[in-house]
Amino acid sequence: RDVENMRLIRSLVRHVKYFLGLRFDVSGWEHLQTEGPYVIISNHQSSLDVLGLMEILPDRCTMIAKKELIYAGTVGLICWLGGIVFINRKKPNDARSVMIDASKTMLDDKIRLWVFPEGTRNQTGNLLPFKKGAFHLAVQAQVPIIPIVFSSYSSFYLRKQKQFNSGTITIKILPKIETKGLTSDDIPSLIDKSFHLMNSSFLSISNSVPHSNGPCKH
Ligand SMILES: CCCCCCCC/C=C\CCCCCCCC(=O)SCCNC(=O)CCNC(=O)[C@H](O)C(C)(C)COP(=O)(O)OP(=O)(O)OC[C@H]1O[C@@H](n2cnc3c(N)ncnc32)[C@H](O)[C@@H]1OP(=O)(O)O
Ligand SMILES: CCCCCCCCCCCCCC(=O)OC[C@@H](O)COP(=O)(O)O
Repeated sequence: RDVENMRLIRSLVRHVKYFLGLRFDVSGWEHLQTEGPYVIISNHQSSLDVLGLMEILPDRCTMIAKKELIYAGTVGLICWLGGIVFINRKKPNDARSVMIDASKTMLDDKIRLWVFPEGTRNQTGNLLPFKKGAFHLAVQAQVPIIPIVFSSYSSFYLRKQKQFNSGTITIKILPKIETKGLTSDDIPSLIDKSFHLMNSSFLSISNSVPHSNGPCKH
């Protein structure tokens, strides 16, 4: 169990896109060129997010995930080996204390953490209101937040209709938001700012891309 295992996991998962006929169009790489620990926040539409995540995952970065994933067979084992921090969403007090510990570990071990602040998968067409843990994490560790947005999958993937076509996913890495000097009092405004930045990026990249490249052959 070590965050360094994410290098191997990343290189393996990066091949999956070819089987699914998916392409990634990434902008803002320069914003990930930040030294030391930081918190990445991104929107969460489905398990497909793992592909986009692995496409751009920086070194020494692991994720916060719901603890149910440990029981998901091989995927659970891979998550465990990659040092994923598991939280129990049914016990918010426990989840909070795990995240408070994580704010120390990330500094001690120079680890970056990826959090899905919506807290659950969402395909409603707008982002869900953000949970607060990711922002407490960044403020407690006094590290920057890097917001990342994945464009809507709705043009090629309709879960209810069981439709899956090939397509292009736009990933936009936004400039980092500094938290140096902020305290817990600043968290509501930090959340507000992050939410509006990400939601407007989400809407703009989701409308502007012509997605479906035709039906997938598989
Ligand atoms: C061929 C195939 C190969 C396959 C290979 C596969 C490889 C796979 C590898 C890798 C895959 C990785 C995949 C990962 C994907 C995982 C995705 C998920 O699981 S998403 C679900 C879990 N994520 C979250 O839920 C977000 C984090 N959640 C939070 O941050 C929440 O805030 C949480 C749980 C900590 C608490 O949630 P609350 O429901 O209680 O709501 P709140 O409003 O946020 O907080 C309530 C009060 O607690 C305070 N609070 C929250 N966090 C705090 C903290 N850290 N310190 C102090 N106070 C805190 C807040 O300020 C608030 O208080 P006031 O209202 O302000 O008075
Ligand atoms: C359609 C083929 C997909 C191929 C993708 C291969 C990678 C699979 C890795 C699975 C990791 C799943 C992580 C995930 O997305 O968990 C769901 C929770 O976060 C949110 O849970 P919920 O919506 O609150 O139940």
